Amino acid sequence: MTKRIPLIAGNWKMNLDHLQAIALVQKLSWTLSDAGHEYSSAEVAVFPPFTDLRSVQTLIEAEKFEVVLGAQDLSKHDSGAFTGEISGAFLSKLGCKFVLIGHSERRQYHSETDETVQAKVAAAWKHGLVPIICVGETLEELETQGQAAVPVAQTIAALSGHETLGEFVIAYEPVWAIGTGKVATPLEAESVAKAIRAAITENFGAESGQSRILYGGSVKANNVAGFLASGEVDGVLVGGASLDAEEFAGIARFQKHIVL
Ligand SMILES: O=C[C@H](O)COP(=O)(O)O
Repeated sequence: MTKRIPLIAGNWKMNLDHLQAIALVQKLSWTLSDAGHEYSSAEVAVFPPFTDLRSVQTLIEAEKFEVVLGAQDLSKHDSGAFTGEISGAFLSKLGCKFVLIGHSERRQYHSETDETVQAKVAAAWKHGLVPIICVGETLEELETQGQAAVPVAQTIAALSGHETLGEFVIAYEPVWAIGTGKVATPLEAESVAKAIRAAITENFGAESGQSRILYGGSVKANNVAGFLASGEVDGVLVGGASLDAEEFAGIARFQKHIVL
């Protein structure tokens, strides 16, 4: 019997400097602790900008907070003359567990392709990080190809070409639902998650098919329950609402074990 522990992930995007970052993590940890949050029942991770990671790591270690740290991106290269790039090795050393890869904002504004994503997934595994592979369709793709085709294809592309697969998480984020206030319905999220899981199982085996699949796109404390109620969605990737400690803690409150 496999348990998929829900993951509540907060992607801060390009918000908050390192001082604001430590204030938010402190408030979040206190709020979760006051609410009796059980981290073994729902992992809570934050993804601050690169410049905040060291300060947040120091705070988490000093205060023994159970909030987990992740990065928003990494380089496909290990080290060397790649100005502006950040190696997965540096992120591991800073205590990051997760790294977001292929977020639609990276695909859209930084021309990241499926090949880039695949190479970054390999780099994450090489440096002991768990990639959270972001997939999702634009409004145009939704209208022309339906909801599952693009996220399924992006998932297969990201996981293909590796000798063996390490641990990974898939975050299904319809691009039309990010930061827009438009939300996929729980049934839609469930059905796409199901299609992604079936494709992973078919292409990469039953064990990989047990990986966690998250939903993201305008998730708030008042709509998260619907997504987590389905047995297919194992957590959420939250943008805007993760910048507010109480709102994000409110999202994490909807924790549960999913027993398969
Ligand atoms: O990474 C998070 C997603 O882009 C969702 O952002 P949002 O919750 O602000 O819509």
